[in-house]
Amino acid sequence: MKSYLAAAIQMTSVSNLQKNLAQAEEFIDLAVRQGAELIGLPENFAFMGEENEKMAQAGAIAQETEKFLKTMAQRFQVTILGGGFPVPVDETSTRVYNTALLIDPNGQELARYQKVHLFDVNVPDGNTYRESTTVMAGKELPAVHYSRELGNIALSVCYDVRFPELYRYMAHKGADIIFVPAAFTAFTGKDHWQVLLQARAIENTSYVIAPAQTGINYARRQTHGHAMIIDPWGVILADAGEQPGVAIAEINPARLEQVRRQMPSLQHRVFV
Ligand SMILES: O=C(O)CNC(=O)[C@H](CS)NC(=O)CCC(=O)C(=O)O
Repeated sequence: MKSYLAAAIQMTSVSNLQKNLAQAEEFIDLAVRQGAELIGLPENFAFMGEENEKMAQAGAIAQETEKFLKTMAQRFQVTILGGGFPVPVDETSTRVYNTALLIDPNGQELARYQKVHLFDVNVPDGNTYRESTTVMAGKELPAVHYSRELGNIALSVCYDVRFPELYRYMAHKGADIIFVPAAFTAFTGKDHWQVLLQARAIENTSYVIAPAQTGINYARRQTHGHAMIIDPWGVILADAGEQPGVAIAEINPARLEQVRRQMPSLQHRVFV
């Protein structure tokens, strides 16, 4: 594994696929110009809007988004994580998988993950979320992609971050870098987002890369922002704040090794 720069992109995606992909392209370009080789896009980067609008376009969103990720990875010669976009379960189904896709610089698919934990929550700010009305829950544990160059990369999406057993599994499988692309609500995010991400980094002595949605996306939906990259000690290396932009930081195998030597908690596990 080498030292390199990673980027967590922060966007305000809206209910317009072309507009979102254009914004994503701008930020990928910006991240590449700053030297990033591994780049993550947030959950719902391709489309964020009313569920019925999303479902009406799901087939097109899935197709164009996958093509977009492959084109970007090849054009810029980087590895890209597309952090959660709708992919129809099958041709006849009325539901989608909330899918995260990792693409290499040749445009090849390295890993695919279907969000397991769906956000069916009445948030105390008055917003009601029922992700399961349109999304089919994935049934597989998260994918870990083994890379000698970039380190072992594991995928998760948003609400998953509240389920530590998922991340323990990734650690058990040898993960070095954990992606948590998200569209966290502003209300839960202000108290939980950073704490949960730091906990996942610290307890698994792994890097956490968390691309995020920010601002007002549509109607009353406001997202928290603070896309960030956290090191295996839990130190926040970069935080995108509240405006759309890019958080960039170094992924360093020597740091990973050092932290795992200083805090060998993964070796002291008793139950999992
Ligand atoms: O509904 C939208 O338009 C955007 N949100 C999403 O797509 C997803 C599923 S509803 N959001 C989350 O998982 C938020 C989790 C979260 O905020 C928490 O765990 O606190």
